[in-house]
Amino acid sequence: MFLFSSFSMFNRGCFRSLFSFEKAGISAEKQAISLLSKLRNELQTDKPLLELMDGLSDTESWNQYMQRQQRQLGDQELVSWFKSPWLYVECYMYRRIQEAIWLNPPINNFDVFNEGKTQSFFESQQAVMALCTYLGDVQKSMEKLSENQLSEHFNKLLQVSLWGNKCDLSISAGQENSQKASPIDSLPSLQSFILVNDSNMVWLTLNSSRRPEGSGQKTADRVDIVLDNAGFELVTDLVLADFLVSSGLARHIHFHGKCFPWFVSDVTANDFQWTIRQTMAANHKWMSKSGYQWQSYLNEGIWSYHDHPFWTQPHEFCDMAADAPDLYATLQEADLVLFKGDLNYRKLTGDRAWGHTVDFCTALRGFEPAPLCSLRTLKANVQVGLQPGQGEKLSTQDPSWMTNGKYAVIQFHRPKLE
Ligand SMILES: O=P(O)(O)OC[C@H]1O[C@](O)(CO)[C@@H](O)[C@@H]1O
Ligand SMILES: [Mn+2]
Repeated sequence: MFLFSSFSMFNRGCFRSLFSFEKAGISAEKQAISLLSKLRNELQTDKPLLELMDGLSDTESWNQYMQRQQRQLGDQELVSWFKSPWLYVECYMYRRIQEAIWLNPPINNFDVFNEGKTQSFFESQQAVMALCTYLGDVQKSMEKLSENQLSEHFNKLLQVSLWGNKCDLSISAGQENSQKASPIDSLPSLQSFILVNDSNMVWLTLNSSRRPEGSGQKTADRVDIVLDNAGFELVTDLVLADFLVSSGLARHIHFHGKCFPWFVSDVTANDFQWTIRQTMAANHKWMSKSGYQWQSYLNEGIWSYHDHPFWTQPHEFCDMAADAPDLYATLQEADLVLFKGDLNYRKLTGDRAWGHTVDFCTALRGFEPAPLCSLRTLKANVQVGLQPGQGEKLSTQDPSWMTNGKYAVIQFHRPKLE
């Protein structure tokens, strides 16, 4: 169902935006649209998946992954839309959309989801202003804050970043999904919807990162944030990252985004830069101040943006060490890795039908490059690390608790060998 709604949303946005191109692009547009219609038909009629033909740097790896899926399925039937794991085919759909666009210059760099992402940012302006004002107030008094006050602000901004994940566009099939209320004021009423809250472990990790014995240094050298959605969620991540740096809890932040438009609203390099430019240009003192601060963090190398093709592949993260060892090694350098959002949670846990009381650590199946924390609102049928009876109780109270985006987790794991 999600595949269909995402796809028709995409088509609406795509038709509208593509036709604003110059005449030279018209045949490219028609060609891209015909590839997309073909894709939709393949999907709706459970056709076998096709190898990618676009010769991009990740094409071979996608085609190999399809063979891997085929080996798992056996010789009796072909890998197809309804017979293969949802995680795989859903990722494959976004890669095929990319292929349809990429094969058709001059529109080959067109972001078919751009309109929805920018709209979600603009519709959240009030909330963004409230959040930047809160950050400005905290920063004004930063020097005087006690340890407890600092940890309170940290918890609030971590939770704002958590709930920012409610605002993705794929769950709403691209319909309006922005943040209207003041994000800080909303937190108390959301508290009881956090099913697992390991934020104290995150706090302890930041305060006791791999600093040399006896150095007295209290700063994590590097926090990595594996981003999810553009729009309001990205702003909440930037605000959290700003707080980590300006409070001295972290020295460097590495942001990880996507190489091409992905799951409708995920952050690309273009979205990242655009969001900071828009924040700088805002006609609001605290918002624009934040934007300038973020740009200067980037200029000074305190913040950096990275995209690795692995993030736009279908692999579960337990495959990362073998299939993207360079990325795994990069994450190993971090003192803490924050994974934003639902899709990252599905990849962390392999999107399996785990029992709800299975340990988060078990579900990670050896993926432990560094202390890590998932900040995720629940939108898919996988949830581990709950208390005995907690899942059953939720199923009685709210049968769609795993997919309606009302619940969330802050789930932490520390590597055993640290
Ligand atoms: O942006 P997020 O939080 O990763 O959510 C994306 C989720 O949306 C869906 O596409 C639909 O709910 C899920 O398949 C996916 O996990
Ligand atoms: Mn997303």
